Formats: sequence, C-alpha cells, structure tokens
Amino acid sequence: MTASVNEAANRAPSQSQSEDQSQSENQSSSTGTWATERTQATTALVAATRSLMHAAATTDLPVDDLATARRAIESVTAELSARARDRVLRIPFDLPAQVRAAGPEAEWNTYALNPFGIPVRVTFDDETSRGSFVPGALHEGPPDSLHGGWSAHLMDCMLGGLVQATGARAVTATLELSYRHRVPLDSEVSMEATITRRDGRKIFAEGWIEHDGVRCVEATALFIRVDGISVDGVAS
Ligand SMILES: CCCCCCCCCCCCCC(=O)SCCNC(=O)CCNC(=O)[C@H](O)C(C)(C)COP(=O)(O)OP(=O)(O)OC[C@H]1O[C@@H](n2cnc3c(N)ncnc32)[C@H](O)[C@@H]1OP(=O)(O)O
Repeated sequence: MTASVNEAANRAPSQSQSEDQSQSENQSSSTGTWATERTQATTALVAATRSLMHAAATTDLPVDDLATARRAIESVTAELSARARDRVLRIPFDLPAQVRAAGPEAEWNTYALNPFGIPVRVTFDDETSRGSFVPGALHEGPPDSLHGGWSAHLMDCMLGGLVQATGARAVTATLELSYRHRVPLDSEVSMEATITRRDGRKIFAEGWIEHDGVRCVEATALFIRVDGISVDGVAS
C-alpha cells in the first residue's frame, strides 16, 4: 500500500476543488471494492457540491441572478433525487486502519462522501494522528472565527478516527473542549490527536487545534469499546 491508499475514493475535497476533482477522477483503484467507480464519482460530485455550498452562501450577484441559479440547482436536485439511498455512502470500518498500516505518509481524507462534514487530510503515526484544513466562510461562528461546534466536530473526528484506526470499535462517551483562543478563518490550522490511556473497554484520548503555533482548542475524550455489543439496536 502506498500514500495513495485511499485517494481514489477517499480523497477529500479541499480549497482547490477542481484540482481535487480531476485527481479523484484520474486515480485508479488501490483499495479493492472500496475504491469503486461509484465512490470515485461520488467523491467528485461531493467536492463540486461543497464548492456550490460555498458559492451559494457567499455570492454577491444581483438578486435576479440568484433566482436563475436557484432554478438550476433545483433542477439538478430533482435529477439526483430520482434514485436515492436512505444514507450517504459509508466508508469501510477498517479504512482508517488500512491507512494507518500503510505508514505515516498515507492520508485518510475524511468526509469525501458527505459535503456536510469538514474534510481533513489525516495521517497516522502509531497512536497519534495529525491533520490540517482551512476553515472558511461556511464554518463561521463569531466574526471571522471558526464556530465552536465545528471545533467539536473536528476533534471528535480526529480522536474518534484515531481510535477507529487502531481497530477498536468504540463510540464517544464524553468529549470535553477548552476554547483558549479563537480559530481564525481562511488560514490553515493543524490538529493532533493521541491516545493517552486504556482501561478495559475505555480508551482515553486528547487532541488540539493549533493556528500559527498557538493552541486554540484543546479536547479530551473517553471512548467506550462496543465490540460485539449492540448499540441502540445496531450490532457492531
Ligand atoms: C454499532 C456501532 C459500531 C461502532 C463503530 C464505530 C466506528 C466509528 C468511530 C468513530 C466515532 C466517531 C465518534 C462519534 O460520533 S460516536 C457517536 C456519539 N456517541 C454515542 O452515540 C454514544 C452513545 N452512548 C452509548 O452508546 C453508551 O452510553 C456507551 C456505549 C458509551 C456506554 O454504554 P455501555 O452500556 O456499553 O457501557 P456501561 O454502562 O457498561 O459502562 C462501561 C464503562 O464506561 C463508563 N461510561 C460509560 N458512559 C460513560 C460516560 N458518558 N461518561 C463516563 N463514563 C462512562 C461506565 O462508567 C463504565 O465504567 P466502569 O464502571 O466499568 O469503570
């Protein structure tokens, strides 16, 4: 397995959407059934949709143009909805573990198949994961700053993804955040997560979001293994 272990279907859209789109279309399958033609096409569609969300929320075109654009979007929505699943495509449970096993150069690109999540390029090094992304206009809470709920989303993904990458089927029992400084928009932030302790079914982890060397958000979490246990009616 190489650094491109999951790129074909799991390459997350980033700020350079069109570049990502063409790359995901051009990459060949390296993860067997996971990197199917459908997941590749969906990855590209989701990247384009994320760009559309940004454009729709920030456009400053004249009002008449907005109505025209809305009709075009409604038309595409109707086309896509003609045949739909109940859920977005799910990644295989062991995909993060595959990326971790492939070494510290391999990337897990989160939320490639769901435009609602924040896509992050995550790498793993033993019991630590690292990621980075650029918060933008869609993620604003306080003026020019990242919404704290998105910080929680990011930390849960970083910490939970790391736990998942170690092969543990576990869910978040607690997640505590400390917001020390605002996280600015339009500038790259880096994130880290690490597993600090295990105790029976419990896995403890911590992480943070940094900007320009300043630790803005700190998180600690407790995950509970649910291997073989039915959680809310879903057998693991
Ligand atoms: C089917 C699922 C597949 C999973 C695949 C995951 C892949 C995704 C990965 C990515 C994930 C992304 C992240 C997400 O989005 S995960 C989504 C958000 N999380 C959830 O929805 C979890 C909902 N909660 C539960 O399902 C149950 O409450 C769990 C499973 C957590 C525990 O209920 P269960 O009945 O099994 O446990 P127990 O009562 O025997 O307790 C066991 C021990 O744990 C301790 N404890 C329990 N809760 C808490 C608490 N809140 N604070 C402190 N401690 C707590 C408890 O004291 C005891 O300790 P001790 O007395 O032994 O010392």
